[in-house]
Amino acid sequence: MRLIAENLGGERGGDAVFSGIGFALEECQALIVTGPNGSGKSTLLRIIAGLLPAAEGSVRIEGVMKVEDGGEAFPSVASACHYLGHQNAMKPALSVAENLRFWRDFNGDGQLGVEEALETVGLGGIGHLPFGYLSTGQRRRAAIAKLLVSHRPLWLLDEPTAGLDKASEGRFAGLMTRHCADGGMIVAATHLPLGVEGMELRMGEAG
Ligand SMILES: Nc1ncnc2c1ncn2[C@@H]1O[C@H](COP(=O)(O)OP(=O)(O)OP(=O)(O)O)[C@@H](O)[C@H]1O
Repeated sequence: MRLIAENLGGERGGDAVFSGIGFALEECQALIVTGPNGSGKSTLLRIIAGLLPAAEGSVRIEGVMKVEDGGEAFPSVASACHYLGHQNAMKPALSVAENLRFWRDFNGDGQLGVEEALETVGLGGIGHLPFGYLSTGQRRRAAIAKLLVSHRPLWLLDEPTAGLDKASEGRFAGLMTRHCADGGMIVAATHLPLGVEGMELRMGEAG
């Protein structure tokens, strides 16, 4: 399976933000998107996720994902991806575990169960708390647990380590590396080193 972007252009509020972006990402690969504030990193991720239309060009999935007994098809980028944006996309009044169960059901069962995923991000034992009670870093860690309970090979990550402490950053680097080793793909926008190997896409200066 490959993620192919050809001649992608993005605009916001009618103004062009970038143009001519192209890449091909294979299974097991990561693409690290860097660039100054306003250069269009979030816009690019949102276009890939299908949350914004491309102003020009296209992005698509080709082929099937290799699995032990053959191949698994993901008919669209939207069906293959899990988008982790600046917002964590969790309901504050629901418990952490309820939020994760929602995403697990929505995205298809991932490799880990809810409790196991919470243990993995260092939040074991707090699944019963309302998400709204968590600290900023704990919220981000719970959002990362969302990736682990979901069956989505393409992780689209916008500043994924914002708010994380050093130990959590290191733990997340290991999770990203393992996801790629298992055949997954990652497109991550960041200002900080993520501790995962990948190709770099540098977006230009804004405006
Ligand atoms: N809804 C919107 N309407 C109009 N312009 C917008 C909108 N959202 C973003 N923009 C503009 O689009 C440009 C690209 O924004 P984007 O968030 O993609 O940049 P970024 O590279 O992710 O920035 P940062 O590093 O600050 O997160 C910016 O100039 C921003 O002001």
